[in-house]
Order: sequence, then structure tokens, then C-alpha cells
Amino acid sequence: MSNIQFQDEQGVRIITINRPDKRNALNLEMYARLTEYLIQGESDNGINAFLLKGEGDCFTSGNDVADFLKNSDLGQNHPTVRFLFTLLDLTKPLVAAVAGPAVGIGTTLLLHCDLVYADNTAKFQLPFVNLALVPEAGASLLLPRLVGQTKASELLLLGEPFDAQSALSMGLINDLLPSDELMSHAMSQSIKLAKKPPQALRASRRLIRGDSELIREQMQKELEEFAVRLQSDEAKAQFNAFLSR
Ligand SMILES: C/C=C/C(=O)SCCNC(=O)CCNC(=O)[C@H](O)C(C)(C)COP(=O)(O)OP(=O)(O)OC[C@H]1O[C@@H](n2cnc3c(N)ncnc32)[C@H](O)[C@@H]1OP(=O)(O)O
Repeated sequence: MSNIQFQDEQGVRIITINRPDKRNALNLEMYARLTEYLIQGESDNGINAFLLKGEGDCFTSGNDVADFLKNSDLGQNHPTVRFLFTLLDLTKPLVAAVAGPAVGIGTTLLLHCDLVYADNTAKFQLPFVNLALVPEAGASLLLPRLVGQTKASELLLLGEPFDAQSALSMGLINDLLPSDELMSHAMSQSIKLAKKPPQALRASRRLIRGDSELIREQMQKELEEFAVRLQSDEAKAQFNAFLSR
């Protein structure tokens, strides 16, 4: 069974990251499934919104660190790269429900979401420099835009974890909810979106998100740098240190 599952309910495609033994770390197969289910949902007239969540007490611990050691060719067909550009090119709204860790791409993908809800267990982190990497998913452009350059530098250069209250005050999440209300709230907000007139919803979303070509260019620059960093001795040392803890 795939570690990514989906179900469609009331116009919402709910996508679940489900690899609890590795804290929902994303491997290549999982990126490919995420992309497939998003693209399918984009072309399905019965789907008007996506809701992304993690199974259990974790959103996602980000990229599978072991995969960093195996796959360094980040061409356009690489599953992670395809997923990132699929996120950028989504036309239907994306909602996220975050409980537990949301690390690396687990945090940066939130910058592509339209609504983000979290509970008190949520813990965000952008540990790219700690891993001897650079930001991805356009975070080097989108995060300064959201939180200002000095705060973005703190989050991206120091790479320390921050909690849901901080994420709320920065505007990274829309609301902080009790754990037992997180999913029902995220779902009811997603259903509200799914019931809006779809063309107006998509057009408004496009206007709100602004110039996607600028973001695409920045993502491309990030990926070029990321590919170089991935090959570096300092990055390999960090990956091996994590894997041999
Ligand atoms: C393009 C994208 C880039 C990125 O996303 S860069 C970010 C990459 N991610 C990370 O660096 C995060 C690494 N993980 C962690 O820091 C911690 O985990 C957490 C804070 C997420 C959770 O901590 P805790 O609850 O104490 O769990 P645990 O004991 O560390 O992990 C349980 C098992 O899960 C494996 N695991 C966790 N995260 C990853 C990962 N990202 N890649 C591969 N494996 C991971 C561990 O190794 C271990 O496994 P075993 O039980 O076999 O020892």
C-alpha cells in the first residue's frame, strides 16, 4: 500500500501522508503519488479543494534524509521537483491541517497553501542550512514576503524549531485549534471553499498569489543551488550524522 492515500468527500480531496514509522518522511514514491493525486484532482470537476494532512501525530518530517544520499539529480522529472512545480501550478485551493512536526518541505509547502490550520502539537522547522542545504519551494522568496526579511533570515539561517503560536503570529497559519477540533475545522473550511463558484474561486486565488513566474524563477535558482549543496561533503556529513544517531 502506498504511503500516500486520498479520499474524496463533498468536493474536497483529502490527501494523507501516512508513513508513521519514519515520521511521515517523504520518499520519491510518495512525492510521485502526491503529484499524481493533485493532478488528478485538478482535472476532476467534482473536486474543488484539496486538504493535506499527516497520519497520526506528525504532519511530515520532510524529505527522507536517506534519499538525499541516493538521488542528487534534480532535473525536471525528479519526483520532488515535479511535486514542487505541481504545487506552484495548482489552480484549486489547498488547505493544510498540521499536527506534530512539519519539517523542511513540511513547512515550505505551507507557503503554497491557501489556508493552514494547526494544533498545539505542531512544530515547524526550516533546517536547510543545518543540513548544509539551501531553502526550496520558493521559500527564499515567499517567506521574506510573508514575515519580513529579518524574521525569514532567522528562520532560514538558524533553522530552529518554532511552535504554532509563533507560526500564528507570523501569519504562517490561519488558526490554532484544540487537537480534537483540528481536522473537523480544516475539513469544514475546505468544504466551504469547495462550495464556492469554482471559476471565481480559482481566479481570485490566482490574483491573491501573484506572479507565479517570479516564484518559478526563484524555485529554479534554489534547485540549482540545492543540487550543488546535495553533492557537498558538508551535506553528506550532516545526512550521515542524522541517519547514524
Ligand atoms: C526537498 C526537501 C527538503 C527537506 O525537507 S529538508 C528536511 C529534512 N528533514 C529533517 O531533517 C528532519 C529529520 N527528522 C527529525 O528531525 C525528527 O525525526 C523529528 C523532529 C521530525 C521527529 O523526532 P522524533 O519524534 O524524536 O522521531 P525520531 O526518533 O527522530 O524518528 C523516528 C524514526 O523516523 C526516522 N525519520 C524521521 N525523520 C526522517 C527523515 N526526514 N528522513 C528519514 N527518516 C526519518 C528516524 O530516523 C527514526 O527512524 P528509526 O526508528 O528507524 O531510527
